[in-house]
Amino acid sequence: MGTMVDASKDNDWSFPGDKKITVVFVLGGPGSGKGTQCANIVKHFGFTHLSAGDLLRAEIKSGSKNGTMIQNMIKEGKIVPSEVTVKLLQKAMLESGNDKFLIDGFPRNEENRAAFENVTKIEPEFVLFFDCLEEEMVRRLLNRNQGRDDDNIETIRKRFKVFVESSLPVVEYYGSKGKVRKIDAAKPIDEVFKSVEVIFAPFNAEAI
Ligand SMILES: Nc1ncnc2c1ncn2[C@@H]1O[C@H](COP(=O)(O)OP(=O)(O)O)[C@@H](O)[C@H]1O
Ligand SMILES: Nc1ccn([C@@H]2O[C@H](COP(=O)(O)OP(=O)(O)O)[C@@H](O)[C@H]2O)c(=O)n1
Ligand SMILES: [Mg+2]
Repeated sequence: MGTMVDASKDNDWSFPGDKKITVVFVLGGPGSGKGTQCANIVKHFGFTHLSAGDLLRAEIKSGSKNGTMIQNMIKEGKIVPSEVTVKLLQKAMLESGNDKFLIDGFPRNEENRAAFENVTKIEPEFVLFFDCLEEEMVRRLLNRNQGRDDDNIETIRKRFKVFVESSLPVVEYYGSKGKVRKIDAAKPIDEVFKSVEVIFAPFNAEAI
């Protein structure tokens, strides 16, 4: 086996050389600004940004056997089975060659959380949580203009329901472990980043 990694096998996954891996989960409602702020964090703090939603959309485009299933679930605002998403994340982590990751839009439910933990044995350093009023998030999604199938008011309503029922409990779980760093995400982009920077400052100090 050596350093070869078979991502299809549970409970037998580690980085070559057993590097210390730093993972930050980036959570928040649809439109709270996760992707926008992750792009900024990457520029300043040397993390690799992995958006679970982007990986799933790429999987649809690649013509994978799961493509139609993923497409239908995204259109309905439902959460794709963890088996699929965790595999995509593992593959992207290994291919990046980095050891610091922002995992955006994941874990979105208890099943996501448990599957990632069981397979990778990685505990997040902390959870960056973008807190924003639903009204503002809806406004942003309706103006996002990325041609996404799920940025229509009907699907947006379904995504918010899933967020409240399935994703917020995951934030609460990490909150009970003292791992949530909550950000007021309703402010303008540069102001939100000022709050984010404070939280990531220790990672710059490490690099010096
Ligand atoms: N703080 C902000 N204020 C206003 N608009 C924002 C802010 N952050 C992001 N946006 C815009 O809102 C939309 C959703 O942002 P995005 O980063 O894609 O959110 P998420 O990944 O959480 O769904 C995008 O069009 C983005 O440009
Ligand atoms: N962990 C995840 C993340 C996203 N998804 C799917 O992908 C959709 C879009 O996720 P996203 O993170 O790109 O959406 P935003 O919160 O960025 O608007 C979700 O509504 C789910 O259907 C999923 O099934 N599991
Ligand atoms: Mg996003």
